[in-house]
Amino acid sequence: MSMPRTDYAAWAAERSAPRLTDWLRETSEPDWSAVVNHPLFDALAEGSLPGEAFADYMVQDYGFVDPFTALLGHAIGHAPGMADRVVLGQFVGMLTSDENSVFQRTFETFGVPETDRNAPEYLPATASFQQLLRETGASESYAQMLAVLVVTEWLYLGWATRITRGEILHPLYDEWVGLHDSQAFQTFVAWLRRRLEEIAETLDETEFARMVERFHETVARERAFHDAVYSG
Ligand SMILES: Cc1ncc(C[n+]2csc(CCO)c2C)c(N)n1
Repeated sequence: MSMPRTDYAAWAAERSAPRLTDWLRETSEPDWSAVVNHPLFDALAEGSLPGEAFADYMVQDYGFVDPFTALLGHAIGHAPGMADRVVLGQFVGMLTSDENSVFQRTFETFGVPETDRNAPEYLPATASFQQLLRETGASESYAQMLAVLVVTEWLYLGWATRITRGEILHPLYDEWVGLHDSQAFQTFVAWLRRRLEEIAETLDETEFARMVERFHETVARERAFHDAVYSG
């Protein structure tokens, strides 16, 4: 049986500045790049994505954001101290203000019916992602929570810094991209990666293996989610 920590050590030994999160990302291929290069984000950035398709994506994504916000609450509670709680707490503040507002204005602008705003039919891919987020919150493992956060946030930074925004983009599309390529967001992702790497050093073999599994599982769920919400 392969031991993830030994596998990582072997990988690290061949590199001059090895980082655990780089190894986690590399070992998530091809799923990682499939999300970063997803056609949904090209259509969004070019402005060729119909409003209805954007609204459908945002309805499903709001179903992700709800248990995701709850997961952040678990992370704040299970963090080792105030320094982490401050960073995560500020992130929750942004998520429940600026980001929540983009969802609400998208629902208004594209005439999403009331039931679809709060109790839509979730696609199976959304439902299984929700389950993963709830399971991770219930795990009480800060390392697993960080693994999920690194994936969900770093992937979004990945596509948002890859694409080039069209010149005349719908203001809501522009705002959505802007949330994910900002300097503040880059700083947050850098912090998450560093904290996961630091916490990982304190884990025993079993906990380390679970964290790695959680990371890979989250990348697979991200790919399934984006394939389900947009087929091109
Ligand atoms: C399926 C899915 N995965 C990741 C994100 C990214 N994300 C979730 S909350 C948040 C806060 C800052 O914008 C970010 C970046 C998403 N929206 N949907």
